[in-house]
Amino acid sequence: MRSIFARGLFERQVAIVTGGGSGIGLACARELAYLGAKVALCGRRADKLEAAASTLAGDGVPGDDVLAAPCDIREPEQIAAFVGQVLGKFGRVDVLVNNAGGQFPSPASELTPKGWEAVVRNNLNGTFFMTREVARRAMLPARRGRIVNVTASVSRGFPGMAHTGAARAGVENLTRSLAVEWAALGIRINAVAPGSNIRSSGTSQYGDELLELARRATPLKRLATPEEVSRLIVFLASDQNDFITGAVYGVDGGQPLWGDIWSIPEPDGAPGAPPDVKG
Ligand SMILES: CCCCC/C=C/C(=O)SCCNC(=O)CCNC(=O)[C@H](O)C(C)(C)COP(=O)(O)OP(=O)(O)OC[C@H]1O[C@@H](n2cnc3c(N)ncnc32)[C@H](O)[C@@H]1OP(=O)(O)O
Ligand SMILES: NC(=O)C1=CN([C@@H]2O[C@H](COP(=O)(O)OP(=O)(O)OC[C@H]3O[C@@H](n4cnc5c(N)ncnc54)[C@H](OP(=O)(O)O)[C@@H]3O)[C@@H](O)[C@H]2O)C=CC1
Repeated sequence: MRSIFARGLFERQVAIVTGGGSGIGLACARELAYLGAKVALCGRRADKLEAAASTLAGDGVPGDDVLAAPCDIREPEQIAAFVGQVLGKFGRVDVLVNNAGGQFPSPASELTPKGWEAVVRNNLNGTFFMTREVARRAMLPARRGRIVNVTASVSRGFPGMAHTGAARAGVENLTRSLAVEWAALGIRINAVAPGSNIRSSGTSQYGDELLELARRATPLKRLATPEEVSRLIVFLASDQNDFITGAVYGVDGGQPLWGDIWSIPEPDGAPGAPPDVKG
C-alpha cells in the first residue's frame, strides 16, 4: 500500500466508505486506513465485504480498526442500523465517502417505473439518506465533518443510461445545496466524478469492448486506476483543504471535452430527421 499523503493524516479519525467492498471504494478504504483512519465499509454482499476486510488485514490494518457490515443504501432502516453500528464501535464519524452506486444500461424509452426507481434509489436517494443519517447523528452534533460524493462524469448527459445520469446530476446539485446549508456548521461536502474510463470491478461488468471505446474517446488515451480516483477523494476528505466546499471535480482524462464514448443511432425517417443529402 502506498499513498502520496503523509502517514498519520487521518489518525484518530473515523471514515465510512459506502461500496467499500470493491473498486474505487476499496481503494479509498485502503488509503484512508493506511493514513491512520479507522474505516467502516458497507455494501450489499457480505462475501465482498469479507474479502475487503481480508485485504485490509493483509495491508497490516488492525482488525479492531475495521468494521465491514452489509447495508443496502436504498433502505433507510438499514442505513440507520449501519450508522448505529459504526457509532457503537468507533463513537464518531469524521469522513463519509458516498461511493456506492451503479445502474444498468437501457434505452430511456424502455425504462419501466421499477427500473427507473431502482437506479434513482441506488444513486440519489441512498446518497441523501446516508448523508442525512451521518450528519444528524455524528457530524452536526460535533460541528465537524467532511463528505465526498462519488458521481459520474456525464455532464453532457448519459444516453443509454439516462436514469443514472439524472440521479448523478441530482447528487451534484445536492452537494452544492448541502455545502451552503452546512458551511457554518463545520461540514464540508464535495463530489468527485470519475469518467467511464476507470478500469475497475465496476466497469469490468460492462465488458472490454465498451472500455476500449471509452479509452479511445479519452484525450489522454488510457484508462485510469481506482487509486487515481481515490487520491482525490482522500484529499477532499482530509483537513488539508479547508477552503473547498460544494465543488465537483472530474477524474476523467479530459473525456467530456471531446468526442463520444458511443455514437448515437442514425435517424430513421423520424420527425426532425435531416433531409437525405444524396437525394
Ligand atoms: C464502459 C462503460 C462504463 C459506464 C460507467 C459507469 C460505471 C459504473 O457505474 S461502475 C459500477 C458498476 N456496477 C453496476 O453498474 C451494477 C450496479 N447495478 C445494480 O446493482 C442493479 O442493477 C441495480 C441496483 C441498479 C438494480 O438492481 P435491483 O434493484 O436488484 O433490480 P431488480 O432486479 O429489483 O429490478 C428492478 C427493475 O429494474 C430493471 N432492471 C434491473 N436490471 C436490469 C437490467 N440489467 N436490464 C434492464 N432492466 C433492468 C427492471 O425493470 C426491473 O424490474 P422488473 O422488470 O420488474 O424485474
Ligand atoms: N469505474 C468507473 O469508470 C466509474 C464508476 N462510477 C461510480 O463510482 C462508484 C464506484 O464504482 P466502481 O468501484 O467502479 O464499481 P464497483 O461496482 O466495484 O463498486 C460499487 C460498489 O457499490 C456497492 N453498492 C452498489 N449498490 C449498493 C447499494 N444499494 N447499497 C450498498 N452498496 C452498494 C457495491 O457492492 P455490493 O454489490 O456488495 O452492493 C460495490 O462495492 C459507483 O458509484 C460507480 O457508479 C462512475 C463513473 C465511472
